[in-house]
Amino acid sequence: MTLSVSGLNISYGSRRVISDIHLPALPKGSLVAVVGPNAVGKSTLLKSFAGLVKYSGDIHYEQQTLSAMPRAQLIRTLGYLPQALPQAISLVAYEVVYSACRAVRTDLTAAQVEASIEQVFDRLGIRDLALRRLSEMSGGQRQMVGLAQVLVRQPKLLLLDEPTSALDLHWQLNVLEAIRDETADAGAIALVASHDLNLALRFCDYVLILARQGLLALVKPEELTPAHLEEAYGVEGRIETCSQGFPIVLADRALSR
Ligand SMILES: Nc1ncnc2c1ncn2[C@@H]1O[C@H](COP(=O)(O)OP(=O)(O)OP(=O)(O)O)[C@@H](O)[C@H]1O
Repeated sequence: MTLSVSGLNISYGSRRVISDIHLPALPKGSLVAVVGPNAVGKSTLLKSFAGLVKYSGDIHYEQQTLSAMPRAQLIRTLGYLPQALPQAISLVAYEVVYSACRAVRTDLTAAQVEASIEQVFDRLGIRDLALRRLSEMSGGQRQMVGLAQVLVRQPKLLLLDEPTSALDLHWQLNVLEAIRDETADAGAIALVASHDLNLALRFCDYVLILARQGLLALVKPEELTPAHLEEAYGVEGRIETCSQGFPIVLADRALSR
C-alpha cells in the first residue's frame, strides 16, 4: 500500500467541509478521479494532502503520516497543481519549468534537469511553447505549462485540481494520457479533481465521489451506477458502455432537490 486516509476532517472556521473520510490503501500507479458537485470539497481535499489547509485525522503515505514527514521529503514527494491557471508573466515556459524543477530537485545535475524538462515538454506535446512568454499564451497553454511545472519534479503524489478545465478535446485527452503514463511509469499516485465524468471514467483507475453528506463512494469506473449520479449530483442519468468498452455517462435530467 502507499496511500490511505483515516478519519479526515476539515473545517473552515466553524463550517465542516470534509467529514470523517476514510480511504483504503491505494496501490502505486493509481490514477484517482475526485468528482462531485460544486462546493463539495474536492479542492479542499487536495489542499489537505498538499498541507495547504489544516485538518484532523491521518493521511498515510508509505508507512508515514504526511503531517509528520520532514519538510524536504514532503516537498520532494508532493506535486500540487492549483485550480487557478499560472499567471500571465513575462517569463518563457522553459524558464518557469526550469525554476520549478531546480527549486525541488536539488539532487539533479544540470544535464539531468535539462533531460527532465525535455521529457516533460515531449510528454505533454508542448515543445513549441518552450520559448513563448506566458504573457503571450492562451489560458489553456498556460494550464499545460502549469502541469509541466508539476510533472518535471517527478513527484510521487500528484494532486491536480481540474488540470483540463481550460483545455479543448484534443488537449484533454493528451493531458490525461500524460498524467496516466507519468503515474504508471513513476509508480506514483495521482488524485485528479474533475467535473468531466467521462474523461474520469476513460482514464482513471478509481473514482472518488464526494457528495454533500461526505464520501459517497470509492469505485472502479465500471462500478459507477445511476444511483451515484442521483445521490451526488441530483441527476437522473444512465451509464452505458461505449463501443471501445469504456463506461460512459449520459445525463438525462436534473432532478429537483
Ligand atoms: N478559504 C476558504 N474559506 C472558507 N470557506 C472556503 C474556503 N475555501 C473553500 N471554502 C468553502 O468550502 C467548500 C468547499 O470548497 P471547495 O473549493 O473545496 O469545493 P469544490 O468541490 O472544489 O468546488 P468546485 O467544484 O466548485 O471547484 C465551499 O462551500 C467553499 O465555499
